[in-house]
Amino acid sequence: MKNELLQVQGLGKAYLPSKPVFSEVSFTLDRGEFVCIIGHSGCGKTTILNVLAGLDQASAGHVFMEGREVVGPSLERGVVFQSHALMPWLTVQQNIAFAVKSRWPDWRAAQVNEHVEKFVALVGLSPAIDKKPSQLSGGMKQRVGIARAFSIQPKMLLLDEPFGALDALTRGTIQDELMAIVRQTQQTVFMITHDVDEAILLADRILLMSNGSETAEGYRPGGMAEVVVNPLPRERTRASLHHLDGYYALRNHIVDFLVSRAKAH
Ligand SMILES: Nc1ncnc2c1ncn2[C@@H]1O[C@H](COP(=O)(O)OP(=O)(O)OP(=O)(O)O)[C@@H](O)[C@H]1O
Repeated sequence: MKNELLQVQGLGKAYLPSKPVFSEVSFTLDRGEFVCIIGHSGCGKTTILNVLAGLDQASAGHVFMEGREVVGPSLERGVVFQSHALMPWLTVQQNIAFAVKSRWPDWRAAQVNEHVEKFVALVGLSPAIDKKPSQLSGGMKQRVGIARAFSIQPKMLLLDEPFGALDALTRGTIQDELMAIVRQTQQTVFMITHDVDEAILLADRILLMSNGSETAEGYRPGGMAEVVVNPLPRERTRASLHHLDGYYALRNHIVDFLVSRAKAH
């Protein structure tokens, strides 16, 4: 109980009052935990992440972080979107320094620089520190977004399909990097992904969401169908994943959910 960072209670969102996208979504996040959420397009994953970030309001329910209700955005929660959202006129250094100065307005320039350099090095981008986003590849831009989010040392990191636009090779490398940084910093992470293997590699728990659907009894909102605890050893790597006992059972369980249960017609 004392290790809980975030509590989500009875969350619901309705754009049309008669057809809530989802309802009664409840879960908790422990400090240092990595949780992935999986579900088909439109079930409401991004909406939930935006509510956790304080960027959107739920129609029902509450989110508490350390016992205080989330009512707006905060530097305690870092967000990384699929479209890295860097400021194009600023260099890598300046993009990250901007966030660091917002977080610690009293820091002197040398302190800001040192901090920025540390996080740029963490994602392997030191040689590109003075480049602008237009001079970087998609993978590099996404690394800058990740470095920026980590640099403000938020209590929680919210990632919305951060690798969705990347090719498989780059994606794999950055997954490994992200996992190493998360283990090193003991960061709490909530991440949306469509990739079952990505969830199995990264997450301690995987939240499975179902879509809203029309049934014989009428419309049924989507919601949290199941919470799957990842039984694989935490020190896993991409290369070893499919050799681990329990990997195929876990993978099949999630894929079966997505194929036959997530979108009940
Ligand atoms: N501003 C809005 N007005 C009306 N409907 C909206 C609005 N924003 C989202 N929706 C609807 O709410 C549902 C959930 O959207 P959301 O983006 O949260 O889903 P998602 O699970 O993240 O989907 P994806 O995996 O495609 O990103 C979708 O059906 C979407 O069309």
